[in-house]
Amino acid sequence: MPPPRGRREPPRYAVELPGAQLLHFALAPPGAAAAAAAAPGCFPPPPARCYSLCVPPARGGGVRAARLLRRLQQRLGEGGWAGCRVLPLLCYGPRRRPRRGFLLQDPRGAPGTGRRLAELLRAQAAPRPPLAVYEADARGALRQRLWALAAGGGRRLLRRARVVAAAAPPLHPAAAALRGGALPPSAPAARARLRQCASVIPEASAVLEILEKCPRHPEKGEFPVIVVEGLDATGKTTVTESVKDALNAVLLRSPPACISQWRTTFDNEPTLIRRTFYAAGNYILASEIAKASSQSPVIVDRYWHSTAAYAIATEINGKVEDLPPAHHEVYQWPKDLLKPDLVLLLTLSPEERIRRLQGRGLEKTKEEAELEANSLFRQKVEESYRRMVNPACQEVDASPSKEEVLKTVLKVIKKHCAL
Ligand SMILES: Nc1ncnc2c1ncn2[C@@H]1O[C@H](COP(=O)(O)OP(=O)(O)OP(=O)(O)O)[C@@H](O)[C@H]1O
Ligand SMILES: Nc1ccn([C@@H]2O[C@H](COP(=O)(O)O)[C@@H](O)[C@H]2O)c(=O)n1
Repeated sequence: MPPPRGRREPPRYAVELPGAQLLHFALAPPGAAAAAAAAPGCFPPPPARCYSLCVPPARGGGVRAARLLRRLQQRLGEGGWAGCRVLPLLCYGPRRRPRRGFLLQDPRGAPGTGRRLAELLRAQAAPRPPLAVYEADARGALRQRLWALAAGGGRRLLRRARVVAAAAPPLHPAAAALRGGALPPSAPAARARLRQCASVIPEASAVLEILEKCPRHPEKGEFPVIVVEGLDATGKTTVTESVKDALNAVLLRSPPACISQWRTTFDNEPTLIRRTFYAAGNYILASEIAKASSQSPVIVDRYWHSTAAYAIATEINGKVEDLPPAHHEVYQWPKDLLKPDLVLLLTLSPEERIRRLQGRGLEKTKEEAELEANSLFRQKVEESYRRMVNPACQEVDASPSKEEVLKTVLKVIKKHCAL
């Protein structure tokens, strides 16, 4: 039954356990009968103690919240939290924007842990997120107490509620907030986010300046535009360079060269900000594609599908089964972005991809290292590529020799594009 008008349903939470298993719990509405549903297994029994915090997007959009969350994540990742385990947490509800945070499990229930967490939060600029403390009552029922922390040292109880297990919602709670969140759905949205970033990241102004100079609705020329997508080391550089020579085409890359000097800066920012850079890069690239495709065929190394697939895989914690279903709006091409004629997706077995990554011997970017270590993440990126529509990706097996792969790619291009 929905909550009475004007009253919000108590929040629900999804906590990610090791192995990417998502566990959902909720707060029982005030006055609800002591239901049979017990707290979920992410709360170890005493002496263990658990704490959680979630960062609400404050004024200025999600930029400040994303940076605060990352700062807290870094502090919790530092030493001194002996034996504690930090698990990613998402707070959600039908009428709430999902908020990201952490559940901290302290297996020893050391009294200093809560105090240190409170100090860590008090040290942050206002508005600071409240701290939730979980404790079993005399009858063994788990309760959450939510505290607002004052900078001076005081605290105020905001709510006290019973914690109950909850069923997983049909759609991952982060899915609804992806478009407009980590995935700006349009050029105006990317510009707005860059403006929010500009006060804390000076490079955002430089990217914005370039984006502002691009035509608002660049149109594709008469020559075909072919995009090559795939995980790292699947052979995109090799293929795009060979296709460029074979078709006398112009080769372009996303992010485009004019903003790539700022890439490392944005790669070191939280997802929300990093994806804004890549999304903006795609809109800048679109105007380069428009110009080049009036002169010759254009081959593009990564474009929107990469930005979307990596954003989806990062934001949707859990397993491949937790991804938004096929046909969800996150797999749709943005309405205002110049569309290519053909998108090829190079695929490789994980073993061969690792062999090629190692053979290349280049320094791994953070995300490449993650792809290698985290096969779940790799599966989510690849499955997201496969679910993209309008245009969908044409899959090409990239495991044969370079010459064979090029032959197949040229055959697919000739079948789909007038050259
Ligand atoms: N068909 C192939 N057979 C064997 N090795 C290949 C083949 N294609 C590419 N390689 C090698 O695999 C490595 C990765 O290829 P490449 O750099 O083209 O991938 P990429 O997808 O562009 O990677 P990234 O996205 O990280 O830039 C390179 O050392 C390349 O020479
Ligand atoms: N359009 C794009 C292009 C790239 N990315 C991100 O960059 C990383 C891979 O880039 P390579 O230069 O190594 O191929 C990957 O982590 C993507 O997240 C993007 O988001 N959008």
